[in-house]
Amino acid sequence: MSIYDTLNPVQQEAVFHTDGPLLILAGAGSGKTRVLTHRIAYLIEEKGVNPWNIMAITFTNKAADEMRERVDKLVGFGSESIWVATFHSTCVRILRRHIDFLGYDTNFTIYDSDDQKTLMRQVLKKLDLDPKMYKDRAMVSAVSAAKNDMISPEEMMRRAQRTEEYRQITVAKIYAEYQKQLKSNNALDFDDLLVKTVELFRENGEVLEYYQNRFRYIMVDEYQDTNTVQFQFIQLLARKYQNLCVVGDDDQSIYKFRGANISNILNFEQEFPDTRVIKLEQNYRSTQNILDAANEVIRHNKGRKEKKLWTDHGAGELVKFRQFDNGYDEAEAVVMDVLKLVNAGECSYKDCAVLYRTNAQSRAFEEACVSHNVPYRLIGGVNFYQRQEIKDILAYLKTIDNGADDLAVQRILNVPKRGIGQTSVGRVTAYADEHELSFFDALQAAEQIASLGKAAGKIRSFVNTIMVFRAQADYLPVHELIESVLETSGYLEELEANEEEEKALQRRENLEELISKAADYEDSAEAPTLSGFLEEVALVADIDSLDQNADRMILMTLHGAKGLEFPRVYLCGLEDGLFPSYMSIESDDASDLEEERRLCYVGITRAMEHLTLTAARLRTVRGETRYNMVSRFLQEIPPLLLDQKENLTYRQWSGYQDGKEEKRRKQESSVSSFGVGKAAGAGFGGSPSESFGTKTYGKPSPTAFDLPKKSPVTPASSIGKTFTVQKMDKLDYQVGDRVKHIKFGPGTVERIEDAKKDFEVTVNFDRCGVRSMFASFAKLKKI
Ligand SMILES: Nc1ncnc2c1ncn2[C@@H]1O[C@H](COP(=O)(O)OP(=O)(O)OP(=O)(O)O)[C@@H](O)[C@H]1O
Ligand SMILES: [Mg+2]
Repeated sequence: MSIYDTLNPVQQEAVFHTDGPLLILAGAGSGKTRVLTHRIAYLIEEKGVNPWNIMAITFTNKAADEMRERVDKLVGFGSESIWVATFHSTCVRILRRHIDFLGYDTNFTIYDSDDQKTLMRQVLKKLDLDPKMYKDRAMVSAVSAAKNDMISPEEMMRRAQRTEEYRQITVAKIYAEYQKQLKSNNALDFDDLLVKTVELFRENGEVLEYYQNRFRYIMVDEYQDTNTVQFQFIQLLARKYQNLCVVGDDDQSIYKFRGANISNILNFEQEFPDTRVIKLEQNYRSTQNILDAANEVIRHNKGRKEKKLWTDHGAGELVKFRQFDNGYDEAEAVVMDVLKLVNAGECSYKDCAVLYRTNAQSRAFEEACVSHNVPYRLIGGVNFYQRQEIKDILAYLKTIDNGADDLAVQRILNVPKRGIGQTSVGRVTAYADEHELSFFDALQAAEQIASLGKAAGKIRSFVNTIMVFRAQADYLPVHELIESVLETSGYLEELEANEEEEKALQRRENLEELISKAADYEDSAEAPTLSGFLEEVALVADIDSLDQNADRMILMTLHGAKGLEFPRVYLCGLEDGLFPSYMSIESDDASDLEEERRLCYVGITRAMEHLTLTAARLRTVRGETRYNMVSRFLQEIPPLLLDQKENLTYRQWSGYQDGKEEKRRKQESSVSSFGVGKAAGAGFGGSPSESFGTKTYGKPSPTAFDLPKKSPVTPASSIGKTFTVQKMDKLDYQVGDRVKHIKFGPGTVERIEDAKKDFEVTVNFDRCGVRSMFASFAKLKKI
């Protein structure tokens, strides 16, 4: 039996159609991605295509890895030379070789969204604009939208002048200045990566032809979410050979806010006139009930291509629906449900995914996981690389690697504190502007800036420190360079002196994690370099840290869940105002609500066997507590598909502690528009009669929080590569001894445990009770 026999006839047709443009349009779980991987195998094995000539574009690095892995299993050899990557990393690789044609240096820096905002604030200041009128975030979005639509600053200015609107003209000026600054920092933002590649292709026929010849077979997954500039990129590359296969589902287009352009699907056939269109109709992922629920919801969108999707998996169990008093109860119940199922041996943690609309919702789930000791992995949220200490050290590395990145240099100039203030920074900046120097070059000329006075000496010593690191960078591997930076710069010392014990510990753990990431990079890269490491870091979206093999429950936003599948899905926060969002409900543009509905469709269709929908009656968003109706999307699912039918119940309400019960009770009764009988009934166990009021959830037990030894971000591979926590060979105190801690004062040692990397010591402090800590941090003194 060949691998192609595992495909249905329509999927086979798509796999065997190798030459000429091909558009596969099909609903969720119909095997689009599977077709792509088999198609790659077929090209290599049956058509003798050189793997080197194949390019597959995926939406995330994670998806790229997975695709490579799957292809690896299908083809015996050569899969490593297939170019499987995201749009962004593809463009970086191209630009690193050729961007000098556009007047940039090939060791350019990539700015993330935080850097963009910082730069934008500088631009607004330089143009003397009121930051209240021109908000940095809004301006970054405006620039990004323009770039995604391939509108240059000049073009934006022309359009603005035609409207004669002052604000639009100002925005165009901001855009132009922002680009100018990026260029003088030798930096590109994420959108630039694509824009500059397209520019390069357009301006340099030779480069374009080289890549056209190289990528004779191009495949794009999640095509519905490509934006204009991405479409241009593909279109240019595929123009010569026309061997382009794109797969997508218009019902899963969820990135309009990033410029995703649904007309790319419609334009495809115009752009490539001989396109073969294939539709897949059998869903292999979900049960019939789950699929029906998804279809019923998406049916409410107008102007979509009607699709038939069926499965032979059988009806499966009904979709569960539960409503809770508030977000904490919701999280608590979901986590308890998972725990119960895992303990009963019905599934493992990694089979369960909690999906939500906004990152802010993750906190309650995290807390519940922590307090019940449920291992979890949070995808999205505060990205590891967005953490302060990580950004600081990366800024050091960038400065060492490429002094042209002004933002990086400014970030660390006074970190740790060197007594160099904002006034000095302003003077150096002015000097840099005047002499058209980078900020770092101006620092090097500090002695010539008379106004600096004494600060010049401090700046000199900073520059010297960087120079020493630069020399080290020539012979030290990246992870050792990081260690050196931490120690020599005084960063670690300051961290310990200023931060609270627990915070410092957490930060050190994160830094350790960065060191292990660098070591991992060195192990896996062919020719590891500092620039290479920084590049990899810049491209890693958080979704990429999702390691399917680790047994942890998954917490992620709906956007992050695209393309993935899980046996059990909890789709949470199904409330009008949260999902769909207020913005989309109140928007004049009906398509905003439709985009939310597509997101709901994406969420439902991630589930293979079990789907649970949850909602809270009270939800606190950004400090404001609101009383929300059950999501209209939930109401679009026919009751017969839900386990609670018309008798949907929620927990009995027992009042509030703030004396506003009456008012809220009244509001509460208005929820019955959903046909919800206000019966008693409850959580997943369905135990009736439980009744309670709002709870205040304090910080979970300190040991669970304070001791991240089972930290979800520390992979086993980091053990042995650590340096910050140096295990003491022996402790000069033992259980029962009285010891003193610099912050917590005197206490009695209750327990000492060997925690591999370090000793974990539990002390009962006279002033603040029991705390556990790592011995090497705690620096306890016997008294
Ligand atoms: N012919 C088939 N036989 C058995 N299993 C299949 C077949 N086709 C697809 N599958 C399985 O169905 C599931 C969904 O497939 P896949 O992820 O490729 O769908 P998709 O169309 O890309 O979904 P999405 O729209 O969510 O990205 C996978 O587990 C896949 O292995
Ligand atoms: Mg897919």
